[in-house]
Amino acid sequence: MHQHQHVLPLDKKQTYVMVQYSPLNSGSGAQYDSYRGLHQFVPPPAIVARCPKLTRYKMIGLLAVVVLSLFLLTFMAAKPPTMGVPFFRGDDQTLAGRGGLAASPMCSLTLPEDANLSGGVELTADAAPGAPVAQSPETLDNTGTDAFNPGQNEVHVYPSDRYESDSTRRRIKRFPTAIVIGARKAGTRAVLRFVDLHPDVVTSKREPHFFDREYKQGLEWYRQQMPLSLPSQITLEKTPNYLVDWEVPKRVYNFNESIKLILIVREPISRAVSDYVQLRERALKNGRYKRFPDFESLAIDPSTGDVDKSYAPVKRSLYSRHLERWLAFFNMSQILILDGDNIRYRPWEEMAKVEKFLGLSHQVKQDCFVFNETKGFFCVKVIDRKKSNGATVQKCLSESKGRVHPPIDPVVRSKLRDFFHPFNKRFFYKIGRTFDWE
Ligand SMILES: Nc1ncnc2c1ncn2[C@@H]1O[C@H](COP(=O)(O)OS(=O)(=O)O)[C@@H](OP(=O)(O)O)[C@H]1O
Repeated sequence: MHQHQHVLPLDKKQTYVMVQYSPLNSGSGAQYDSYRGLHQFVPPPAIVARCPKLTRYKMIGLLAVVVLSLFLLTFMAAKPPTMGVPFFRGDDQTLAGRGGLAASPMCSLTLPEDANLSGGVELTADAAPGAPVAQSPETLDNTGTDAFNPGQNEVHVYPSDRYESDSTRRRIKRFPTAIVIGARKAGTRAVLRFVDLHPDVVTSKREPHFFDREYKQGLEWYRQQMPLSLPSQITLEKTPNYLVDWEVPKRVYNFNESIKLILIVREPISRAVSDYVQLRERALKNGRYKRFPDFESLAIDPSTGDVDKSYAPVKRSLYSRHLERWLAFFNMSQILILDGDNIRYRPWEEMAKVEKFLGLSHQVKQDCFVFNETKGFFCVKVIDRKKSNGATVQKCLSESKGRVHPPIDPVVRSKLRDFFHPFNKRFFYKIGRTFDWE
């Protein structure tokens, strides 16, 4: 068959391709490229003349620009958090932070799919706070399973996740942006559990004790103690011993001088008794004592008949002393003071203060709580996602929270009241508010 040869310019670099075609096939169509040894679509000379610049390389270049732009846009949309520096997103109303958990408009509490609810108490979705409820509440102590923690089963941590967007739903461990520093037995666990209900908050399950006991382990160890979080979530931890340890304020300051601190205080005598009850329980459990001394015999120095201020449960209630050491490093504006007694009776009021202090949206409202008559404390309502009807279960703190206190000799009580009075006054002066503490 008779054939013609044409040379057609195909790109800017003047690469010429020899195209063979027969007169019968002189229009556009698939033809043999002798240069590349391939059959390819070659437009007729007329088309090439009209679109001389639309070459294969140009197309590839254009595609690359589009892909690069899309990548840059995605990258800029993601907010890379800064390690160790407060990272607040209080304006974020999205509830996607719980790994896609559905949010109830009245209270955004939903259990993760794998939460073990056996023995939980089923409530109707609209059970009124304060209404009597059934027994056997689930417990949520630091020793138990943290059914609220959405990331508890996630084990993969990708260093590059710091640069991922929320939509990837990947989580990493981040330093806390706020620490509950105490006081011991003032309601620190309740506060941490309740604030953990907020979709933009994650909390450490255990007390890390980094700044007091584990400081030598280094910062990376500390970070590893934290739960996984999304860039939009803030991390909180609580270690009540931080309040009373002399070395801790300076260490925390060196870690992050703009960190937010939360101090929960409780009426000093009942806090001291609670402290005593815990120490007694532990000592009896350990078998160190067959009969543990009374609170009175420990709080009062038998040689003088005065309050023994070296007795740890008494010493830990000297809030002014402890706060002063923290104020040597931090401004009062960095420290939120919460009323531990009010956490027991109106927890939602204290939660609103926490949310405001942390720059969070107001989520943990009164309808998240239900009073448990048996326990004598507020528990939280969470939606049981295993049920489709929006039924809720209540989750209470463990039995170690809310122990029965022994009656205190009125004479000793009076001595303690007089003893604490000047310290309380000083504390009120420092914080610019008073408490109704006898
Ligand atoms: N909702 C709810 N449920 C249970 N307990 C509650 C609650 N709100 C406050 N409290 C009070 O918390 C007290 C324990 O305080 P802490 O969690 O700070 O104790 S600890 O320092 O972590 O051991 C604990 O002290 P005791 O009553 O002396 O045991 C409780 O009074």
